[in-house]
Amino acid sequence: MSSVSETSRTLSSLEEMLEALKQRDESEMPKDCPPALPFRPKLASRTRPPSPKRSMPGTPEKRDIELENGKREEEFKGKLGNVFGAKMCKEVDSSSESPYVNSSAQKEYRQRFWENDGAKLDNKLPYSLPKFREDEWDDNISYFIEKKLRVWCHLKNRQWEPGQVQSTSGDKASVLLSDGSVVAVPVEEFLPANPDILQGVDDLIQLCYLNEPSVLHNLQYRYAQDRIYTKAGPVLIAVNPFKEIQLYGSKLVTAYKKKLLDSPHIYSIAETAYSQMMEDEMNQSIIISGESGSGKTETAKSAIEYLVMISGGNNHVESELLQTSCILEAFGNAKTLRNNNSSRFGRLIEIYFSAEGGICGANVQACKDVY
Ligand SMILES: Nc1ncnc2c1ncn2[C@@H]1O[C@H](COP(=O)(O)OP(=O)(O)OP(=O)(O)O)[C@@H](O)[C@H]1O
Repeated sequence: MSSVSETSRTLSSLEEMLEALKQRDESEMPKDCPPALPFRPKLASRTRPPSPKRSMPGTPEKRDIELENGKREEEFKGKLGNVFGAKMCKEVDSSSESPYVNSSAQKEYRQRFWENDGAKLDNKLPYSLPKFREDEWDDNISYFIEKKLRVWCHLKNRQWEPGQVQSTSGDKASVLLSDGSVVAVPVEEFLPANPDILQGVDDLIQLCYLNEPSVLHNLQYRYAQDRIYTKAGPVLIAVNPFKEIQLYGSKLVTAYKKKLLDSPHIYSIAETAYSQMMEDEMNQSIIISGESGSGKTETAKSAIEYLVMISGGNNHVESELLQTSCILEAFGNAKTLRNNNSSRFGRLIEIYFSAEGGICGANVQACKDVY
């Protein structure tokens, strides 16, 4: 009996303690709450379906936006310097810091910009106006000429070809095509081709939403054919070409090593990792992810190939490292619906470098079963 009463006394004191703790927590809760986050205007995601106002060049749809003085934007077209793909944003309070929104002051400035010669006004951009980042500018032909940017132009044969705008006259522009010929193309039949402006895959996604099959097919074809790599910030995005492409080899390794090329490529990622490792003497990691069959294994092989080539020497470790792949694949790969040569395990590949930058060892670990 005594033990029971002792237990119940212990329990009740425990309960009291818990109750006291609970009350203290409740009373202290508001103090511990993190301060409310400052309000940030909601930015439109880059992968959003494009607003119906953003029309493709060449589509009959015209923008129908009233300017402050009642004139339609269309009327400004001649002075606009042949605008295409202009990004129209929501008007908000000018106190907003978002570069994606237009204050009424900005709108007024841009209207003056159009009415006058844009170049003259640009230097006098009022301090209070947030300056557009270059990729946020209205896509203006004169800007393209000045910066020598490439464009896709819709030719008479309904094919899209990359070219460079040389000059404009009226509604036409002379465009230097990649084969060296110069053609006159209506300025509405352009699409910015500079990858920094196209934002690579994101704009392809937007084109998907625009449902322009001919443009989309053509661009996808070119991306798949010529450039399987693009970048989203520091992240490299690779599209599996499902065929041999001329994007690898010792010449390209040398070009990336000597920084003659800076277009997105797995070699450029490997180069950055290698040079930062040598500079900072810190370990570097390259994480390759994607769905089954997306090309992770091939990409990893290319990265290793690059590291082996630039680290120099004919060290046997380097050739062994390259040869491990086929042995591991013989044991660990299988044919699946998505991939004829699907790795059935994840891999952690560690490569050790000497202080001089040569490969001196490697370790491959199978991480986890994949399904
Ligand atoms: N860069 C490339 N160039 C040419 N072909 C490629 C490339 N990347 C992938 N492929 C092709 O796609 C196939 C699948 O690629 P890979 O095995 O690398 O995919 P994965 O993402 O590793 O798939 P899993 O997760 O199933 O192992 C390859 O066997 C190859 O035929």
